[in-house]
Amino acid sequence: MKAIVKPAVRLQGEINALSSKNYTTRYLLIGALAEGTSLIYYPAHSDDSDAMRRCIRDLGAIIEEDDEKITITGFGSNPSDIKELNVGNAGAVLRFLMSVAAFSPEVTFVNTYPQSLGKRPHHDLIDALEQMGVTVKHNEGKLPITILGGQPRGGKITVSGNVSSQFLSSLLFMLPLLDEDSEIEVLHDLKSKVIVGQTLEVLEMAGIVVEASDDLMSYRIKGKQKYAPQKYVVQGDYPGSAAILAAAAVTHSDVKIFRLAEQSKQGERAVVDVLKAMGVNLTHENGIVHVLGNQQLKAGEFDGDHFTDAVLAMVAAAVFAEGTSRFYNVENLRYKECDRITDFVRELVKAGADVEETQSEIIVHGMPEGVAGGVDIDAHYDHRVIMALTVVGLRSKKGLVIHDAHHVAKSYPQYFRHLLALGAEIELVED
Ligand SMILES: O=C(O)C1=C[C@@H](OP(=O)(O)O)[C@@H](O)[C@H](O)C1
Ligand SMILES: C=C(OP(=O)(O)O)C(=O)O
Repeated sequence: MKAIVKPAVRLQGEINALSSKNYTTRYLLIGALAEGTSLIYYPAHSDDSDAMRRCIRDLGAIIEEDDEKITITGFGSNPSDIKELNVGNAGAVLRFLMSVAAFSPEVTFVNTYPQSLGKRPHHDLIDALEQMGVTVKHNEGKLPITILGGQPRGGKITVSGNVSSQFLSSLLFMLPLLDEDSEIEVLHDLKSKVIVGQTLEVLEMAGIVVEASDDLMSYRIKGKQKYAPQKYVVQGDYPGSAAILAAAAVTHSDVKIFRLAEQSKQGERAVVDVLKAMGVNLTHENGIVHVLGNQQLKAGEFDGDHFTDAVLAMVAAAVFAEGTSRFYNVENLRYKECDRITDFVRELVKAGADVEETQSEIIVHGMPEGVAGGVDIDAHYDHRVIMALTVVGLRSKKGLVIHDAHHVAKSYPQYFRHLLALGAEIELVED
């Protein structure tokens, strides 16, 4: 599908935030790792959350769903003896389930997105699993990956946090189910550290005890724990909503998004402060973010690692700010659905923006007068590139044509529908 994005005159209206992708994947997982029946209210429906549903069902979870909730009866540490799993393009789903697969004799994760997830590295988790006596066959740390598990053992485990926090989260979910006690030491830096807080939060909700150091670099985990079946309520999703907020910020607008909890542990909650720092007229009260956009933005300097999945949307806003913005500490964006620095900067420059990259930064020389547009954009299989370039298109002189825009469904299938409801002019055309 291609999205033909026309310049926007004004955005106005109210929408309900989509449900959080990262909480949905986590609640589904801990529901699967529990032995009783859990309830998950308002789960996300997107390619990634569907991938988690499909895979845990294949692994033996019993799932029923109505309009409001999922009822899930888990398999604990005894998954079915399934030979193959297809996680689609979902990095977190792959990485979380690689550890769970260690409870099965042999599971192969197939490579259905060779140009996206197929290029992403998983060595750091493979190393950690090997320390636990698990044999892993892989293609230089990439898919396809076969886990030859059976009897993983706990103990002292090290894992690098340089590339992704998902490796650490994966171990934190699985280690409590082992017979032995474990200790994890995180080596190097820990990127996307805030999201580990979401992992610890949901573990606690399921009655799992993990002792974490204040800097989140070391952990003690008792073995023989059990996940308690629980009732979970999925909150609104900040990373996806960040793109709508950016769209409202760069246009004349009066937009409200509901269901965005002020106290959320989602790092991307920071976008409210980022946009405020950029001078956007915005309030956040009672779970409602209200933007009154007037196209006046000013540049800023931001540590993007605090809001990793919303960096692209904030860069899109900065494209129209007065002055030069710098998003630093974002090197791990290179290991996502595409290289979110080089590939993204290339598309922004095509659209007429003045943007540069270094190994770990995106630098934006703002153009308050708007960009030219009038070009075709390659989505690079990346939902966040699609959302961010749509924001740029709305404030361009000639619009943008975004190819392969259906990949937006990885996290936010209703993204274009939401923008249309706010008055954006976007034509969706089958290729
Ligand atoms: O734990 C998670 O659910 C996620 C962690 C982050 O990845 P990294 O830790 O690789 O930055 C984030 O980008 C991803 O969308 C979801
Ligand atoms: C990077 C993302 O997801 P994942 O790593 O789970 O593929 C994302 O949602 O932006």
